[in-house]
Amino acid sequence: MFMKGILLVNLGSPKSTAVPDVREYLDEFLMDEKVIDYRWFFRALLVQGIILNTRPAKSAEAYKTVWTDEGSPLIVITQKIQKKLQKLVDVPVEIGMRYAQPSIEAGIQKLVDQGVSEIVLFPLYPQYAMSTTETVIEKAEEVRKKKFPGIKINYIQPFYNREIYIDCLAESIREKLPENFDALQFSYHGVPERHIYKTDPTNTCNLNDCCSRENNPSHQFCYRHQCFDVTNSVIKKLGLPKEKVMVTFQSRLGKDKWMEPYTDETLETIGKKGVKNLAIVCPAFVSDCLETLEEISVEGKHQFEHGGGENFHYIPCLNDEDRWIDVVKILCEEKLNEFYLV
Ligand SMILES: C=CC1=C(C)c2cc3[nH]c(cc4nc(cc5[nH]c(cc1n2)c(C)c5CCC(=O)O)C(CCC(=O)O)=C4C)c(C)c3C=C
Ligand SMILES: [Fe+2]
Ligand SMILES: [Fe+2]
Repeated sequence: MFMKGILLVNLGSPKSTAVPDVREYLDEFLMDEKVIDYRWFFRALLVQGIILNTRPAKSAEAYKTVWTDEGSPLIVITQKIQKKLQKLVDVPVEIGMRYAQPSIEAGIQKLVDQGVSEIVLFPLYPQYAMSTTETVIEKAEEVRKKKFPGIKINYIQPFYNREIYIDCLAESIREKLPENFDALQFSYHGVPERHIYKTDPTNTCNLNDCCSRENNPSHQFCYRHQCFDVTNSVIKKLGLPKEKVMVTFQSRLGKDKWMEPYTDETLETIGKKGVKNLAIVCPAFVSDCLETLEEISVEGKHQFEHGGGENFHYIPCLNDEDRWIDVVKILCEEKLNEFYLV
């Protein structure tokens, strides 16, 4: 009898806000070829020769503003999701981070120690991207082949278009929307435009209106399409007019061209265009983290107010809301059941 288990995988955070720990984390993260996709020599030159000289101190300051007594919000929230899910399913649930600790390897080891040999691995990203879903699967496969050749892993695919997820997200937003708002901004983590072309096996995405078209062959691998799709499905459920909604992309790094429009530039200018009361939500993240709690809730608010905006309302991620845990459970159970079919 093969025993089954679940591994929830998120991005990961530094082990503390000390600059050397942040440097170590950024080194592992940014030296990932799926994140900074230059050849090793040029990646090392950029990351270790330039970025790691200044960014760790700056990022450490930012982490300090969101860190809690229990640790990094991203990890603490992922642990809360794990605990709640564990109460609902009868197989072991562990967590693993793509970067830093607890690693994917440590998570698999914990499952194996409990007798598990068939794992459902859930990358906690609604949309597919080379720098998220793809690198998680690549890493897990590397670890499996090297350290755990006897186990099977079944991967949960991006769930951006699953109705249960959209219903959950729409309901969560509906509850948190303020009574009066001039616009609802959907701010997604950005990626360099090059990543979209690179991961399109159909060569049919030109980063133009094809991303919003129905049934373009590239959609399965187009992060931009998947962000638009979530937005459109949610606003349909909420009954919001398109004119009241904006999609922007945040957190860019370096000099490459990233997907536009940029969140920070938009926040700086919309106040003058008449958006005085803004609600903003970040559906690329299932759990709040540095990029939502600091970059949006604090920096973004300043940018909006600096540009003439008045009321800024950040809508938190799904985090450990019960309705979201129910969705996680359903998605995991679907994949657990596939093991019986093989
Ligand atoms: C939600 C999906 C994410 C995508 C896509 C993504 C792409 C991506 N990110 C960077 C660079 C950085 N991201 C950083 C933090 C960070 N990124 C995500 C998610 C995605 N990244 C999360 C959840 C977090 C927060 C982690 C936490 O501990 O809370 C950082 C570190 C912080 C900083 O210094 O700003 C960097 C750097 C690139 C280059 C990229 C795509 C190519
Ligand atoms: Fe596209
Ligand atoms: Fe990121």
